[in-house]
Amino acid sequence: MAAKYPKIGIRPTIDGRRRGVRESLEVQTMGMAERVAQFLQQNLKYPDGSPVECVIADSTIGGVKEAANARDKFAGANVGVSITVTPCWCYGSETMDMDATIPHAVWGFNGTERPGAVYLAAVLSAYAQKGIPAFGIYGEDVQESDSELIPDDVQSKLLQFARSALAVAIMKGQSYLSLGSVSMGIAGSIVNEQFFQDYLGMRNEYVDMSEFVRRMEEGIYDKQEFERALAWVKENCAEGADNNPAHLQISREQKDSQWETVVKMTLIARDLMVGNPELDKLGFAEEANGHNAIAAGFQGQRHWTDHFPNGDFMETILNSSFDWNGRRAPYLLATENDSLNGVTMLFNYLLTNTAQIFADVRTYWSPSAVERVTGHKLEGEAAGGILHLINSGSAALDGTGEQTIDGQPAIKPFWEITDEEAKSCLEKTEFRPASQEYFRGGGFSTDYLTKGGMPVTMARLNLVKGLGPVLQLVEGYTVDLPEDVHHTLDQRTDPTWPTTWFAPKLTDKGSFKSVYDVMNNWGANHGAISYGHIGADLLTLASILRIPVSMHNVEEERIFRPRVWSLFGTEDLESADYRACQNFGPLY
Ligand SMILES: C[C@H](O)[C@@H](O)[C@@H](O)C(=O)CO
Ligand SMILES: [Mn+2]
Repeated sequence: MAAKYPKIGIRPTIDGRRRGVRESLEVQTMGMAERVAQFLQQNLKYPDGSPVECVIADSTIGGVKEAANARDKFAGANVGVSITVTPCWCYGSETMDMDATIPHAVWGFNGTERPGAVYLAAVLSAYAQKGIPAFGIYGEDVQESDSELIPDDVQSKLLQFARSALAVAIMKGQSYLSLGSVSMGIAGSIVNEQFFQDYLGMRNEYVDMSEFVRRMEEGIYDKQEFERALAWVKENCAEGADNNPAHLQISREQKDSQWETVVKMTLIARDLMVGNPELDKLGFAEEANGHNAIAAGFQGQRHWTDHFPNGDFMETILNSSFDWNGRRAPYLLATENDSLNGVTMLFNYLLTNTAQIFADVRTYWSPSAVERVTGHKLEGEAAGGILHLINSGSAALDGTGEQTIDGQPAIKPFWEITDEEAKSCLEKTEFRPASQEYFRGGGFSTDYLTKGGMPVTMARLNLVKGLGPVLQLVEGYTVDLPEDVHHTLDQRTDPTWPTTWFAPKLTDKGSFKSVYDVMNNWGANHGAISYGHIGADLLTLASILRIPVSMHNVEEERIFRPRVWSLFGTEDLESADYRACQNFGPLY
């Protein structure tokens, strides 16, 4: 399977002088390349769970001919990321990888018998001068010249770069599929093709929502899978209480028929995204291909939901790490076709291989407002106030927090989730008849409460006319509230929707002086929430894509950007990031 994913190309560069120097360095230099390849293959996985693959140049690279040989080898091997390693002085612009469309890093061994760091500085200056930003990796402590260790600080930089660079390489050439168009005037669903093309190397595909009707009425889905899926849903997806006023409640027969519709919608949306060979057997070869979509969005409101069951069940199941087919990679599907939140989910997902929570950033609850309304004094992580993250009906089931790592609530890649954990996510979820006032066509909204105590990161991509894309991110924790307090706050909004209580990590700077400041500076109505404190990786990823970051609460020592960023200033990193991104412009 891994054949479809881009590989990491490793380039051992060397001092080209024969009759002594080069010969003395061959083993050490190639050894560095082999050890880096092995390290990355052991520590990184593709979205399907298979180990990341590396390709090493056939020989060390002492000059331009050998650089060209490596380029040719990489070109035939689907290499999308380049890492150069060396223990010694080499000739900067003669040995560098000049492909401006892929991410680059250079590890210069910190030794002094031979000056790897001098090459590192020299080649990074060549990258700067030629306008190809590259990451510099320089271990803090001098190593012995025969050391085969990759020091901890070098390891963590290699991983941070490689995770982000692979994310960039994996999304390139894929599509974002809009199912429908603009939802209720939400700007994120006004898809901006230039952004996708220039910044992500992606294309945009569009399908009208009437395609769901055609496929349902003409039977363009796998009927056997549908029967299996429906039986699984009846067994595993509990229908929760109907919260509609009596005069708006629909009949049992209508609900049963809506269950069939929402299951069919789920199959159809997935087939539209990635295709399905079964459709070919039914005589629908064109439909069997799908749209090569690595992410999609469903407009839903209102042209669909005013008449048909809403997309909540479909969005929840596709975004989750399991369904009637067992555990599998999530299919990223943004609510309200908010393509910018969909892209943020894609960033988070490719960095972690975990399911994402899509949510409205609905309410800032100050400590005093919570106390006034419930009598409860917020404490612990929540002492400074909380944000109510709640989607209008859907979120990945993994967002319940029912999986664990070392006994703590977590969201894991699908291959690490146990059957019991998947079951537990389902047991903690109810699918409640949709609020008819909002959703005239009915459907079922996913209702759960996220467990507290999970480190999470919420991010959001915004578009600004004249400036382009800007990323925002905030690391924090999910929090538990006493049951009655949650209930009182939840009842003030729509209690049939999934809730995550979120407490940002506060600092004494900028947008992180208070929880209110976080809410007040957020760029749009949605956020994409990932398990883990992944802010540093997001900063690295954004810098590769030349997307500036306007607010983040990542500690300075975790920030890793291309070396040339420091030439735009080292005092105020936020402004320097804007200048660097603007200077280099979009990657494609
Ligand atoms: C039901 C409402 O229309 C919601 O969908 C609305 O609050 C949103 O989610 C806006 O993003
Ligand atoms: Mn919304």
